[in-house]
Amino acid sequence: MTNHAGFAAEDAVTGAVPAAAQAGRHFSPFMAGRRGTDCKKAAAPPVHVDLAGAGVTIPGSWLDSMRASSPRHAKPVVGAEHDEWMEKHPSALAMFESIAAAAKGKEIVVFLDYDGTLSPIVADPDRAVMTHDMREAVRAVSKHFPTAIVSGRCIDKVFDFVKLEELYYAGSHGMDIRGPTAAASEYHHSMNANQQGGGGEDAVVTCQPAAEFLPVIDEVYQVLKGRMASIAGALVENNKFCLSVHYRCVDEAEWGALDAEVRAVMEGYPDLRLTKGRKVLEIRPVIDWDKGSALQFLLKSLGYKGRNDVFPIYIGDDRTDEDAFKVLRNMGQGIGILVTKFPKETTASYTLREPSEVKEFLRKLVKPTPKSNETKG
Ligand SMILES: O=P(O)(O)OC[C@H]1O[C@H](O[C@H]2O[C@H](CO)[C@@H](O)[C@H](O)[C@H]2O)[C@H](O)[C@@H](O)[C@@H]1O
Repeated sequence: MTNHAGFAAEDAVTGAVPAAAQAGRHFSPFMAGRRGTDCKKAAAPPVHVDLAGAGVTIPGSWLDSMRASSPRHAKPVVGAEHDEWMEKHPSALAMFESIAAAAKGKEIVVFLDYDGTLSPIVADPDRAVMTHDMREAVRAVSKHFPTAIVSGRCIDKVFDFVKLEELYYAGSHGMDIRGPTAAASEYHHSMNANQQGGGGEDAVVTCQPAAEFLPVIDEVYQVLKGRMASIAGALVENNKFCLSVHYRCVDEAEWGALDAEVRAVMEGYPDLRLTKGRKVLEIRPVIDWDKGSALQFLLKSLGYKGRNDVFPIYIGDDRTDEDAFKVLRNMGQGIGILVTKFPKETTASYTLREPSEVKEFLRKLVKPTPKSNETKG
């Protein structure tokens, strides 16, 4: 079995060196020409947050969790512990034949997270492009199976990256669902459109369970942009029904201040909650809806509710994807695949190490399997 490295490099950025080691470029949403790919400690005045005055307490677990993915603090999982984890969550490539056997006679539905799954993690969220080959692999899969992108990003942004009209998109962590705008497969016609909210003219299915939160999300976006202006490297991303506060490019010494600022703002908005992704704090409405709900909604919309001949495959790399893995685990149908190079707590059954392995897995899904009993004549 491959001997992977430990947690230490979990959030290492593809093609970028660690922030502290870089020079020459700045990463700040408030500087003209921000579009650099790499992070750098920008020379900004230190942020002083009067925690007592703001009435904010930072639960140790939050800051600890922010630090947990930092190379400086992470504890590598190696040796027997690592091997044990890999036995519980084997490679989906190595186990492909048994996955194919489990899916035999069932209708596969594919759910794909975007960042860290179809595109490598990079310092600048606006540059998280997917490769042409990956796009072609996803396109090929969507020709055979209903395929959905399930992302924390807003739909428009993730569509700009993926550029495939034939897919379903669940943006804003599943709070904005849209069916394909092109009738690319026979499946699209069999949809039992369970419609909520609005949608594009050609959209088959739409769902926006957090529509009423749009004004408050916009308001908090403006407030947070202002608050983050003094924290070098911080970036607030508007994902329509949720917000992301990125700290990948913030000096670790400032993480506590950033966390406190975000929490101070949140205190005024009890209808919003905070979750954590990969070097990002995510703000979203307090509604009972997540990527797992989106997966259930799409399965139902596709007419698979209550059927046992469906085999959903969900591939994702982030904590928010765990909600979908849990749904599959509870359904006892299909599989969750976590994209990770390192052992992590997960409900997923299988793993893939990185987007290039995701691509390989997707290609295998549509490749005709050679007949195992065939003898050479
Ligand atoms: O559900 P996802 O599609 O995985 O979206 C989750 C977040 O992904 C993006 O942030 C992450 O990727 C960035 C680009 O590689 C990286 O710079 C950042 O540190 C990661 O957290 C996206 O920008 C967020 O808005 C999403 O919430």
